[in-house]
Amino acid sequence: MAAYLSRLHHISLNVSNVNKVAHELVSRFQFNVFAARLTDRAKQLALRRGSAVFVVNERPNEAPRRLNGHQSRGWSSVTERHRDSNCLYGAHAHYPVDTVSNVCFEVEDVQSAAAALRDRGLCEFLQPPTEVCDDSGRVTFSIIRSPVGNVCHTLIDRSQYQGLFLPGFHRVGSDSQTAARSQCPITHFDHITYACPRSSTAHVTRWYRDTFGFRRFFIDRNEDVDEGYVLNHDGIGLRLTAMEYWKCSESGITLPFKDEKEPDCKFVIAESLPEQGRNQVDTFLDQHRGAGIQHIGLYTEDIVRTAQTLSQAGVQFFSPPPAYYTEVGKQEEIVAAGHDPHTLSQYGILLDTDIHTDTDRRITDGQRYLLQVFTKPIFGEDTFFLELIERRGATGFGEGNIRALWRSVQAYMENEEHHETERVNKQSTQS
Ligand SMILES: O=C(O)C(=O)Cc1ccc(O)cc1
Ligand SMILES: [Fe+2]
Repeated sequence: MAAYLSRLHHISLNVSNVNKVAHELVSRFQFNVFAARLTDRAKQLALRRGSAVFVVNERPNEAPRRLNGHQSRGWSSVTERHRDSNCLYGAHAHYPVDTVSNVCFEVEDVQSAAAALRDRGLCEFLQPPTEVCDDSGRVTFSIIRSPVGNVCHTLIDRSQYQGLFLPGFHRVGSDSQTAARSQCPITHFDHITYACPRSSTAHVTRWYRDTFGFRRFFIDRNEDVDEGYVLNHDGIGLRLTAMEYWKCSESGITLPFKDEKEPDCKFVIAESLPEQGRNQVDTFLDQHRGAGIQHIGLYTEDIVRTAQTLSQAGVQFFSPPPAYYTEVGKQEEIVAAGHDPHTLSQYGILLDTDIHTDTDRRITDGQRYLLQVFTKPIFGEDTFFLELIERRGATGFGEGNIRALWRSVQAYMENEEHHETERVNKQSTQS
């Protein structure tokens, strides 16, 4: 049996400069640092906005060292190894660039989830079930490797924990979310998009189905079950395949029945198709040195206001060509949805009307739409970025938005690569 997930708990970033990345998330993206774990070997900061929680870890520049027996107060029944871990609740993996390394899920029972996965031989364990305690209670966690590049999943049971976040972390700051809430109503993680090498999608979807009971989410009603949603013309070479799962209740019911449970964060697999030339998925795979998390969609209840606030704080967004907002049809679509084309164009926000389908892919009722915008990359490389998404009834990803998002990123990447080639050429002529 698969290990069913209660909900997404946090997403970890492993970076070389924690303060820099945390500062960016606080000063620009309006996250609050609310908990920290600082020892002489570890720097881990937890930040949140709504229920979206990032843990930013200092990534090791070397393989894990032998431990030096450092003592922190308030710890009990935890082995020396974990007390001193430089990345508690995450894997110690050395990685050459800043990266999103772990998607941590809450489960009801780590021991039985791990036993089920081990019995089926489905996954590689980086950490067997392990208990960690402090004065506020205990948690059990285990870490498994995902089939996507360096991404791992920590499974955690914190039902016996009354503290603020996790054992080992202490409270930081006042964590007042209310002041900024109206200006930046980001509530949760909407989806996580993986960049994957060619022909790897089927393996990834199968793994998530067998491991966590994920189901396919059809992006398009004409989408082929095996092929996914393929865009392979006009310069776009992309295969998208989406999956979803349902939050399990805390009542002990472990089977996700779709109609009774709330869907949680979706997972999207982006695979590049070669026929249209090099593209943004290839750029990610090169610069990230392998498959991984390309972007995360942050759900907001008001994308215009959020984009305004973030833009004033210095966040840069990708924009589609200006003609996007004056196209016949698009303008009417924007106005009909109650938005102003000029305002959306200021921040590069895209609007798409979604044709809603049920599980049998029959069209159901009504005009539902979604609004999206991509930020420029967050780390030093052209790898990870964030997205803002506001859904008005639309649960999927609109074709028009995917095309426009793709083009807005593509123009930037090609420009960057052009500058890089020029720089290298100049260097080689000078030397
Ligand atoms: O539309 C979305 O938000 C997606 O997540 C789909 C997507 C995936 C990868 C890209 O490089 C561009 C768009
Ligand atoms: Fe996205």
